[in-house]
Amino acid sequence: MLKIIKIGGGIIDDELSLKQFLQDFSQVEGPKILVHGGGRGANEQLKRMGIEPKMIEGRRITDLETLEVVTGFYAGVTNKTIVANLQVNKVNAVGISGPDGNAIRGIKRPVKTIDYGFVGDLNSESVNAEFFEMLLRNGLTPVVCAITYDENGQLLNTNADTISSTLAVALSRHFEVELIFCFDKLGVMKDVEDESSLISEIDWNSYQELKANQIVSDGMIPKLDNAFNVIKSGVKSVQIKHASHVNSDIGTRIS
Ligand SMILES: Nc1ncnc2c1ncn2[C@@H]1O[C@H](COP(=O)(O)OP(=O)(O)O)[C@@H](O)[C@H]1O
Ligand SMILES: CC(=O)N[C@@H](CCC(=O)OP(=O)(O)O)C(=O)O
Repeated sequence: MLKIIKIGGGIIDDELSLKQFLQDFSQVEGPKILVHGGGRGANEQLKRMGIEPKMIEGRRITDLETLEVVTGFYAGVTNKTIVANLQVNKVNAVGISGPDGNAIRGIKRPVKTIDYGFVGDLNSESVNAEFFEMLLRNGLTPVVCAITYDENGQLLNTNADTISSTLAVALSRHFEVELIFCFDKLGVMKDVEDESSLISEIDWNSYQELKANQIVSDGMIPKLDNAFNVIKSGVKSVQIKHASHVNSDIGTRIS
């Protein structure tokens, strides 16, 4: 079983949570891939530089200046900090962005009503599965950031949930895959403020109801859309859970 685990900006932003998570991740048995975002930290970094972050439907409008900042933040300091901490925890991690080993090739999002700038979309051809297989079979743990590239060598900012989902589907032709989205809530909640309201399982029909009643909103909608696409495409299991429960059953299972 290959485990693909994604962590978001809420965990990365908090030094203690990240350190604790990386210790827990190092205990995950078998082949594994860590995909990380870092959107929250990128917002802070952009603001410090006098650039106002712009998001539409959970996707960042990425002009050239923003691309330079987020590339440095995701593929640079964040990715290398995670890899270094995993090495300390005896995991032989290797940092990967899209162009490294031609790991993930995207397509610049076409301009329709909104110009997202240098944002990458992925498709079923995007992942170099043989490259990941080679790393995993040699005992290495890929740590994948949110930067991809296109056929012209243009770097592209790509949502980290999309990267983990696309990787899970592509690698499910080579491994049995379990995808786990880790963040800073227990899972999908009936009420985000109430810890006792965890929804332990969601199927397509209950998701439609939760959306209609606005129980799920914001970043949770693209996350669940990704999760349902993945489960339909041959990935064995998809869960959404708190980063501290990466090795436990507590969380939301997609069915
Ligand atoms: N029903 C819900 N249960 C849990 N989180 C929800 C729900 N509805 C909306 N959210 C929001 O979705 C966010 C998770 O999406 P996002 O910020 O994209 O995640 P990530 O931390 O992985 O980047 C949560 O922080 C929460 O504010
Ligand atoms: C195009 C796009 O939106 N890219 C994301 C990539 C980072 C990400 O996905 O981070 P989280 O998982 O922490 O949200 C962004 O720049 O915010």
